[in-house]
Amino acid sequence: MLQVKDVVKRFKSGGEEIAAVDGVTLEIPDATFASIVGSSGSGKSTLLALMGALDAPTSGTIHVGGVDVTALSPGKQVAYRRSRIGFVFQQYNLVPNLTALENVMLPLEFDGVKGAERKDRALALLRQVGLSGAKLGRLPGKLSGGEQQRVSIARALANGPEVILADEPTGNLDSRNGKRIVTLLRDLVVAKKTTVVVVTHDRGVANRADITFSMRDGKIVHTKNRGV
Ligand SMILES: Nc1ncnc2c1ncn2[C@@H]1O[C@H](COP(=O)(O)OP(=O)(O)OP(=O)(O)O)[C@@H](O)[C@H]1O
Repeated sequence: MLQVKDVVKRFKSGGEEIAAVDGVTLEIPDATFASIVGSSGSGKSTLLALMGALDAPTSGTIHVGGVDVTALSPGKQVAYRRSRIGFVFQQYNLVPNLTALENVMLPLEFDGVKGAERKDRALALLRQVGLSGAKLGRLPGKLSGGEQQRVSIARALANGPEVILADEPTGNLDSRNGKRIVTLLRDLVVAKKTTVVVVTHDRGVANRADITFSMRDGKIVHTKNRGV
């Protein structure tokens, strides 16, 4: 269970203070595909970053599997992110001087997976997102946005995370590859009991979620539960 309780995140910019997340309370059961929708600037990415302990809330608590991630020491937060969370960032955040294949092998290396197995597993993950052949040997800068997005999704899956937090995972994909990614994420929810939280502008993605939270001005203004 992912539980967000009374969470507020304020940013100061240019002497002004804004509440990017303004008192959000929500629950996402295990093995759920959840989506967060809302207009630009409504606080979706900020909320996702808080769920992944990439940033600390101004107030409120976030529990993942019963652990208050906002109360962990910085060192424990790193360990939490590395072992339990798979991130798909809007800007991909791939390592620019590593090839597509090496980017996916990296978290496996951190996890102590040995050479040959590491490569096999990374290749299998990349195949799952529809990438193979010469593109795997290219640096991120030599791949299209959609290809980089798929590498970042393969990387997020590498450690078999309990929770996947994905910011616009289909934002740069054509409809065929977008559908492939959503199907892949849905399959993980069913087969591996992974919890997937997707920030999206894509109605097709939101419609396939078990729960959809709509945000406006930092608040959840509507929750649609498709009865999981
Ligand atoms: N580090 C920051 N410093 C100052 N303001 C910030 C910071 N990060 C986000 N904001 C502000 O917080 C609000 C919410 O931003 P956020 O990125 O969470 O929105 P979003 O719904 O994800 O938008 P988009 O759909 O455009 O990605 C915006 O007004 C944004 O300008």
